This record gives sequence, C-alpha cells and structure tokens, in this order.
Amino acid sequence: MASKKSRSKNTSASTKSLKSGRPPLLLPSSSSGGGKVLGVGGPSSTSTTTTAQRTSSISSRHTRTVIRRHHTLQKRLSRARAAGDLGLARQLELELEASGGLATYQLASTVGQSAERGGDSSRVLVQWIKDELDVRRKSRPRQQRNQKDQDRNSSTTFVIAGDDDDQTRPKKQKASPPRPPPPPLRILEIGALSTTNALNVVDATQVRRIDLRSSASGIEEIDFMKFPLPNDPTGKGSWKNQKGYDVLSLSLVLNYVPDAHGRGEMLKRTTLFFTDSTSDSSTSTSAPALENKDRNQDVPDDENVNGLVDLDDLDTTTSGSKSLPCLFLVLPAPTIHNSRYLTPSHLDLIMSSLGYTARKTKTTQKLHYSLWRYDPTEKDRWVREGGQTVFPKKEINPGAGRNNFCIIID
Ligand SMILES: C[S@@+](CC[C@H](N)C(=O)[O-])C[C@H]1O[C@@H](n2cnc3c(N)ncnc32)[C@H](O)[C@@H]1O
Repeated sequence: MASKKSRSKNTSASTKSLKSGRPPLLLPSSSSGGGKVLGVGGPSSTSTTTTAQRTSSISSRHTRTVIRRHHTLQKRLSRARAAGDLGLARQLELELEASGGLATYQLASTVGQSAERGGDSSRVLVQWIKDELDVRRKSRPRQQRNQKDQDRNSSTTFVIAGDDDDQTRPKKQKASPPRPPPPPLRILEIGALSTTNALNVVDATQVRRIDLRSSASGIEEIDFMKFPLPNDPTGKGSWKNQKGYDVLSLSLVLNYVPDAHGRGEMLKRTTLFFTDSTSDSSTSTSAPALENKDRNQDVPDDENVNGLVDLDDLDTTTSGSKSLPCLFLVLPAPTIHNSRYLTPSHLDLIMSSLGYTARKTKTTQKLHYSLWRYDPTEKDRWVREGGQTVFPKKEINPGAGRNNFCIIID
C-alpha cells in the first residue's frame, strides 16, 4: 500500500511561495515576439550584468506577474461563480479580458519556458522514458535486419538432384517470424503551448496536443474535461484509428485549475485515457495489444520532425522496469512542498487511490516533476485493502507562510 511505501521523495528545495512556482521551458524566444509584450529594457544593476541576463531577469519578473495575476483572477472568478455572484463574475471576466486573457498568460508561460531558464519540462519526461523511446527508435533497423535474414533463410531451400524422396530432402528452414516492432508511444499532451518540444522523437512517439486555447496549428483547441473518452460511442475518442494513449502529460495544468475539486476531477479523468495495454517496458517480449497492433502504419512521414532531442545526450535514468502507461505530472514546487493541504506523501496517497504508482520524482527550485504508472488493478487492490479513497480539504502541514494549494477527491 502506498501509505506504507510512501513513494515520493521529499526534497529540500527552496519552495517558499507559490509565486515563484513558474515554469521553465523551451522556446528560443526569437520566434515568439513575446519581448514586445513582456520584455522590458532598462539599465543594468551592475556593470558586469550582460544584456541577456538583464532581459532574462526583468522579463522573468514580468512573466511571473502576468501569470500570478491570471491565476488570481481565475480563482476569484471561480469563487464568484460558485457563490452565484454574477455581478462580480462579470467584473472579473472583464478584468481577465483587459489583462490579455489566456493568450497573454500563454505567452508569459512560453517566455517563462525559454531555454535560458532551464528549458522545457518535456525534456524531463523523455529522459524518464528513454528506454521506451530507445527500443522504438532502434526497432526499425532491427526489423529491417530481421527481414533480410528471413529472406536469406528462405533461399537456402534446395533439392538433391534425382532424388524425389521427401525424407532425404532437406527441410525448408522455418525462420521464426520477426517480432513486430513496438509501436510508437501515443502521447497526449494536455495544456500544450508548442508543437516543437522534446516529445517529438522520430519513430518513437506520436504526439497529440490539446489546450483550452490553441496557439499553433498542431494544437487542438479543447477542454480536457470535455475531451471525448477513448470509448466514446460516437467514435470521436479514437485518434489515428486507435484508442487511448500510453503517456499523458499534465505539465503545469493542474495548478491552472482554480479550485480543489476541479483538480481532483482532472486527476481522476486522466485515468480514463490510457490504452488497455499494460505493456511492458523495453525489456518486453510480449506482442503489442491487439488494438494497437498496426499503429506504425498511421505515422505520417512529415510528423515528428521538429524539436528533436538527441536522446544520446540525455542521462539514462529509467530502471527498465514497467513504466507504461503513465502520467507525467508537473506542479510548481511550492504547491507540494509548502502547502497546508498537500505534501508529497499526501499526493502519493491520492494517486494510489486512483491506480497510480510513482516511478520517478524530482524537485527543482521551481518545479516538482513526477511520473506515475497507471494500473487499474492497483486501484482495485487499494480499495480491497481498505486504502483511503476520499480526500477532503484537511490541513496536514500547518505553518505560517504556507499556501493553500489543495486537491480534493470526493
Ligand atoms: C502554464 S501553461 C503550461 C504549458 C506547458 N504544458 C508547460 O509545461 O509549460 C498551462 C496551459 O494549460 C492549459 N489548460 C488548463 N486547463 C486545461 C484544460 N482543462 N484542458 C486543456 N488545456 C488546459 C492552459 O490553457 C494553458 O495553456
């Protein structure tokens, strides 16, 4: 039971305030034009400070302000709506609009993810599932090699001249059929700001991206809470003729949800989107689940060409044990290390009750990253063994200067 295992690691990261919990990320901001809106010039504080450092530090302050303001307004709006205060709700909607709304928030987030600030969180995900990606990348040449071997074996059949006796004829070599290569991982990125992040790995991934507001043509505009389930009777839940995903990415999205119930609902909903397959890791010898058998055929040639990560440059940190299907969750570090209502072990309990087991965790000064394997039988076991399944708002980490970030599961 997860309560005994307490699988998430506590860290000593400096996580004083939610205000500092801002994403890093990718985007070499040359393309964004974000500097126009968010960048501010100005004299350097010291003569040794470079322009880049200055710009980075100033716009960093600005992006944090924009992001913080947006979150605050969203929370107040959510409370006003819940209280039925339509007047206040309208006023807050107008304030949100006047401050640039979701578009400005996304731009601030994108700038906040720039390489100079630590890069894109998806790099952590690809590092953590490196074994799964490697086996897929390598499988194509190996598959081709197997095919050549098979052809060679077939051509070795021969008949001894003048001898019609089957007994004396060498038997045709039966090469075992080549094992089908594992299909590319199907990844659903929820809350996507870019189509060119580290998740694009040639031969190894197929990435579907969604967001409340699409900021690029490869990002579908839809609310994850309304996103059709894989088994939707209308068939709208399929993607590339298949159902479900091997990996869900929920990076800095849960903290966007303005209320604790909504966060619990979002976490619960993630469990409904995985492939049925509880596929093994790279050491797997099992064939892919039937429904996923022919995924390779759906990979368009022009896909996965941007934002490539050279996986050989990354550390191998995966253990080789089962990790799929899985959820990649990223939260601002203070939400978990400095909240009255959430701690790493409490999150572990919540996740266990949903069928998740922590595979990886990592906290930096700003962010808490975690990777969770999903297995519905683990949820059944949890319930059978009397594990906690309801998580109300309850102070578990009292103290001055803490924040009120909370996840409620009813
Ligand atoms: C801070 S950005 C995070 C972007 C990126 N994933 C990252 O790690 O930096 C949060 C994004 O989540 C999106 N988002 C929030 N709730 C969502 C929902 N219910 N469905 C889809 N996207 C959502 C927002 O529109 C926003 O673009």
